[in-house]
Amino acid sequence: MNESYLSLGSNMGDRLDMLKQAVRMLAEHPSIDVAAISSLYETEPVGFTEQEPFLNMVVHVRTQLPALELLDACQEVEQKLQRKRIVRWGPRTIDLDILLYNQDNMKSERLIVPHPRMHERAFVLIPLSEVNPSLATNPPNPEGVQLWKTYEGVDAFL
Ligand SMILES: Nc1nc2nc(S)n(CCO)c2c(=O)[nH]1
Repeated sequence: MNESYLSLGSNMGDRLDMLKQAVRMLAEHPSIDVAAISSLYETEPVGFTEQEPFLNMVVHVRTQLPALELLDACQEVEQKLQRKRIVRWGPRTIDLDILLYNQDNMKSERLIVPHPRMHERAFVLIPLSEVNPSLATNPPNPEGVQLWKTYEGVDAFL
């Protein structure tokens, strides 16, 4: 069984519903078990800053899928939720990034794990440390990440 941590974000449309639908699709995948979710955080956009705030969360999954097939599943969720990548760093209905896959280090055209920008992103590090305290670090610019809502487990969220 493989352990992976995914970062989910949305800043277009009904952000909460987008995140719920994405987690539901992951949980319904026959080879993915959603083991835990973080709280949801309202976060200031980084990178392309002239856009709406995001709702972000981190999901801990257990999966039999190899990393690239987990990536396929994440990209399928993005497509099903009509991810509109208008501007590369701009607004999106939903974004799923693989942060960690076991303790693996991999670099390919399609996937770099650990995620190359995760250590500079408080919107990733703060929810990640919630679902795995052993991964806690001092995130840069934590002021841009505000706790929005905490759910008592995956079922309470879905
Ligand atoms: N706060 C925040 N800023 C972001 N900039 C980009 S790009 N993204 C998409 C994730 O790569 C985000 C995000 O999810 N949250």
